[in-house]
Amino acid sequence: MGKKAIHFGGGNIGRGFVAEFLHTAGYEVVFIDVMDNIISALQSTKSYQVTEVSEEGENTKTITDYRAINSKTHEEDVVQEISTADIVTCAVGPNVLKFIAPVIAKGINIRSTPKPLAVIACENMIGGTDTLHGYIKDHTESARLDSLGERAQFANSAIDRIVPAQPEGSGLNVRIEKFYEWVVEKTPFGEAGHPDIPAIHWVDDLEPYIERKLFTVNTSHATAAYYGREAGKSTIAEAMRDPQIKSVVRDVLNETASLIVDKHEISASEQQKYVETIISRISNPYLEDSVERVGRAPIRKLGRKERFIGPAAQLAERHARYQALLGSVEMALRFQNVEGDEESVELAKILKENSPGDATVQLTGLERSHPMFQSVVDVVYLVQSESK
Ligand SMILES: NC(=O)c1ccc[n+]([C@@H]2O[C@H](COP(=O)([O-])OP(=O)(O)OC[C@H]3O[C@@H](n4cnc5c(N)ncnc54)[C@H](O)[C@@H]3O)[C@@H](O)[C@H]2O)c1
Ligand SMILES: O=P(O)(O)OC[C@@H](O)[C@@H](O)[C@H](O)[C@H](O)CO
Repeated sequence: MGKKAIHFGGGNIGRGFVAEFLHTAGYEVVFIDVMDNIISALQSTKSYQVTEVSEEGENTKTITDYRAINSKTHEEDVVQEISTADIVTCAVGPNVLKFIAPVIAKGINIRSTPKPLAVIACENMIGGTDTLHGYIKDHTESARLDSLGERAQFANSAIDRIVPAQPEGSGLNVRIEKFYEWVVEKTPFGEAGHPDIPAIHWVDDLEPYIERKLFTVNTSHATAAYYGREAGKSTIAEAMRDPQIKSVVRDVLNETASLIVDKHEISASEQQKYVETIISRISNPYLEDSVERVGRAPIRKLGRKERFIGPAAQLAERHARYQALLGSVEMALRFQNVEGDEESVELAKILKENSPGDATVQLTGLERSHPMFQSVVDVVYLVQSESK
């Protein structure tokens, strides 16, 4: 029997990245989603196209050998597929991990194949697979917890490829950037070895990779999105063409670079090279990436380990500069009541109903005793005062 991958989330990164590389590695991919239109499109087609767009032109790959199941209506089918799969991946968004965990736990529970299932969450977050693992444990009977590791192995990952929302009428086809990076921990797989997926860069310690990625790519991307939206820009490329916004993005990246270089075995020149690549990637005029997509879910993005507070808090603890990051926090706080973004509505409500200190705790999870707490409270207060 061939290799089988179950992938949760048939969205942009699911179709345009994870499935592409699983397909290239020889896996049959079974997409799991809850959106009827995605599922029926995947069920009624035999292929879709992933097109890389860059200044060198376009390169199209055809993805085949997939199936699709709606977990909302066919949960038992999903359980059965997981029980015989080689790997489970997901790209559903950090807030959705808790909803996919119960069905994964059920599938793992009835496995009888000798090789454990490999589980790799492909979300923009630190410890994404650990979080999913925690929820899966919550849905595993206590008597089966000790042996869970014999049935499934869990590895964290860092995933990088810009996949904008796709233009209307694209169907399943995805237009994406050429660059990609997929880094996964190899230690959880022990002596039996990790899955054979050539696109993955396997490492012993993921922390430098995920922090470098989140605190460079996503910090700069979100900064451009929030400043860009305030300045009336509609895409990230448009925001990055504004010299003032570009200069703010550089300031923010200087701060996060100082943390990355100080904390990890990454030299200043290597980080500088990485920064230049990222600036050029997010400025890519061939990608129509909206400020609303990149700014989506502002409460998640303001979280304690996330792209702004995460590096700023660590810089504050090292008595280093984090002023530019505070500016991004301020702009993120202004991402309120954006159409289609529930968190932006919730953000407005939290800011309206709470004192600056309470709102800071609720939004960022920062400890009141933290050295940067008061400076965030000041920014929260400033944004709250504007809406009064
Ligand atoms: N788009 C990018 O550039 C990019 C790059 C790297 C990482 N990521 C990360 O990948 C994840 C997904 O992002 P995206 O841009 O593909 O978003 P998306 O909205 O395009 O895709 C998410 C998919 O998950 C599905 N989904 C929601 N709830 C589900 C459930 N309970 N079960 C199964 N499927 C469910 C949605 O219907 C949707 O199809 C996020 O964590 C994001 O941060 C995105
Ligand atoms: O997916 P989010 O909401 O965490 O962040 C939005 C973008 O910054 C993100 O999707 C990037 O395009 C991606 O992380 C690039 O690898």
